[in-house]
Amino acid sequence: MDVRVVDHPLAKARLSTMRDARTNSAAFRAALQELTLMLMYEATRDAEVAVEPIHTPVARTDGYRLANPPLLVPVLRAGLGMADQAHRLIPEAQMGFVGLARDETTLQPTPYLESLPADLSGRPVFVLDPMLATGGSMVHTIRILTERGASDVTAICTLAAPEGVRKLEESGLPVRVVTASVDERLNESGYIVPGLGDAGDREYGAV
Ligand SMILES: O=P(O)(O)OC[C@H]1O[C@H](OP(=O)(O)OP(=O)(O)O)[C@H](O)[C@@H]1O
Ligand SMILES: O=c1cc[nH]c(=O)[nH]1
Ligand SMILES: [Mg+2]
Repeated sequence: MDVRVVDHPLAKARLSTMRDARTNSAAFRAALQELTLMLMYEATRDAEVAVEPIHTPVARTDGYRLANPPLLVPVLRAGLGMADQAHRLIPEAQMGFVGLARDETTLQPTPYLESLPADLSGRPVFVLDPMLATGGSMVHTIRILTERGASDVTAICTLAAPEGVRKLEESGLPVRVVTASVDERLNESGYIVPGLGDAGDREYGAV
């Protein structure tokens, strides 16, 4: 499985702002949006382009656009903080939604929302979730997508744990990961260490 770690200095700086326990919700959301821009930029580096002639005020030249606009899938709640920024970067993308809450005792994802196109065959899909921890939520989401025919899935995660990366790899699902960091480990409560805490709570407040 392809795991791309975006370690650009600006990505590291935004991630540090998100990690810092002193960062308030507004600054956390702003840093997440800026980091999402960088991760999406890197994740679309090899996207297929269509070429068509355009006219500048001076001459005719080749113009480019995405040949196959993707589906963006934020995983609620925390992934919602990445959705607008990714959509601004790819305005022609469609958006679907998955809602999951991890049971903090069993660490299993509990689904509560699924709003996706029925047929995803031939369509690139970008799943937006800041956190890949045990990997349970991401595996659940990608299974839903592959059941609809998706075969080209990219997980955009600001942070990943080695355990989650391993679980995705062992799942055999057609996915690659783009992240700003693969951290050290999970702690006994299933939180990424050093991590940044609960991403959804830091964006929107504790539930
Ligand atoms: O890899 P996993 O162990 O499954 O954990 C990762 C999941 O946990 C967080 O969501 P959470 O369940 O806290 O929901 P929230 O976004 O509403 O806070 C995060 O945004 C992922 O979806
Ligand atoms: O560290 C973690 C693990 C799961 N979900 C989070 O929001 N943070
Ligand atoms: Mg949460």
